[in-house]
Amino acid sequence: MASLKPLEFKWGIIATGRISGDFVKDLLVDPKTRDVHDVTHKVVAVGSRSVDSAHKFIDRYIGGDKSVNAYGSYQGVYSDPTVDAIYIGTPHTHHYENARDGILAGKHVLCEKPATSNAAELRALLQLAQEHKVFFMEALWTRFQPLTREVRKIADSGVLGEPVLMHADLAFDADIENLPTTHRMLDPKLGGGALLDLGPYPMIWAIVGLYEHPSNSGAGPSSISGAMVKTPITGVDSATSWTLTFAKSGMQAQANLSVSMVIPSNEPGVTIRYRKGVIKVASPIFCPKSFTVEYFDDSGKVWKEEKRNYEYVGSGWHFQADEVARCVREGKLQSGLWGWDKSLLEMETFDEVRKQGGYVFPPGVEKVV
Ligand SMILES: NC(=O)C1=CN([C@@H]2O[C@H](COP(=O)(O)OP(=O)(O)OC[C@H]3O[C@@H](n4cnc5c(N)ncnc54)[C@H](OP(=O)(O)O)[C@@H]3O)[C@@H](O)[C@H]2O)C=CC1
Ligand SMILES: O=C1OC[C@@H](O)[C@H](O)[C@H]1O
Repeated sequence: MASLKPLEFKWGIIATGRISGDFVKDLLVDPKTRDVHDVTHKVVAVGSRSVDSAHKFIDRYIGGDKSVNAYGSYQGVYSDPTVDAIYIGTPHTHHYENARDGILAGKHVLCEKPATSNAAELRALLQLAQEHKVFFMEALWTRFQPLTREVRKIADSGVLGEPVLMHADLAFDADIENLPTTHRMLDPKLGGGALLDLGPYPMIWAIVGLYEHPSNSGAGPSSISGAMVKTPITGVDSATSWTLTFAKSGMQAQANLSVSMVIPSNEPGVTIRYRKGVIKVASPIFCPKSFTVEYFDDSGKVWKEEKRNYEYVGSGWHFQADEVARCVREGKLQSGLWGWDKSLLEMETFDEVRKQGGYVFPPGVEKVV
């Protein structure tokens, strides 16, 4: 079989904060170390609100490479003809405008989670991506990691039967008492709180465990119910729990999901209970390194247990970059693994949980309502 010439995919980075640095470090890991031979990645442009930050970022993460274009605005990256796709690493409430501007300039987009502040903003972006024929994906990196793909394969094989009940939790102590109230985790103007920041991860596991399960036939949840604990510091949610019930399409299952930014993570982070067994995924659920499968005998006792461990060079953000490059090469506008329907389900769920929890963004935060 003729092998494809590796595609050198060219990235423009929007913002020079923490996650942009993590993502770029992974982009620069040799793809062959993860057995990827059809794509390579190159950063060709970095945009920041300050050109000095763009230069410092290039020095720190890209070895001071003088061929990388440094811009003191994001617009510089959108307009740069050498850029194939932009990666957006700004706070949540900026994603809509950054992605919109990138799409309008004809760039493919990988946008950090959560995709937007609300579902209406996301719908507007998806419409725009469709019109401009560009690829758009929320950077739900966990979905592309080898561990997640394997969990899905085992569930699909049918060996565990139908899923019935699952739990997924992501918590970490963000030391909120000592953060400035302008920090993105606390500031409602930046979409602060546990739900928008950490909620995408329990959601990805609910989507893999229940929504994507063959017995569900692609139906959304029949009900969503949630509750929030608000911190007196700024009024954003310090902890949120919500339940998704899937009972529309033959499936009869529930996902109980929780996030907190004041305590450490639970173990296991994800438990998916099937009629004939259980899958337990280790914390942290955004990048787990192991999972176990317990198989039940006819009396419901565990007769076999298997543990799988995962290791690779890099931190796990590169798998989503490979997906973007491959989708763009194939002319796709969305990924088959983390398609638009899944980001929409996530944002619609967050809208509903915020509504039930009484979390209203300050005026002007939501650009589309
Ligand atoms: N996938 C993952 O594992 C992770 C994803 N994230 C997501 O990435 C996004 C950014 O998070 P993180 O990198 O931690 O945030 P940071 O605060 O570290 O960085 C955000 C960057 O956005 C730019 N920016 C633009 N407007 C603003 C503004 N009004 N206030 C602050 N910064 C602004 C700044 O870059 P500049 O000055 O260069 O313009 C800033 O450095 C969030 O949406 C978060 O959910 C975060 C952590 C992990
Ligand atoms: O995406 C994320 O994953 C890890 C957390 O530490 C971080 O706050 C969040 O944005």
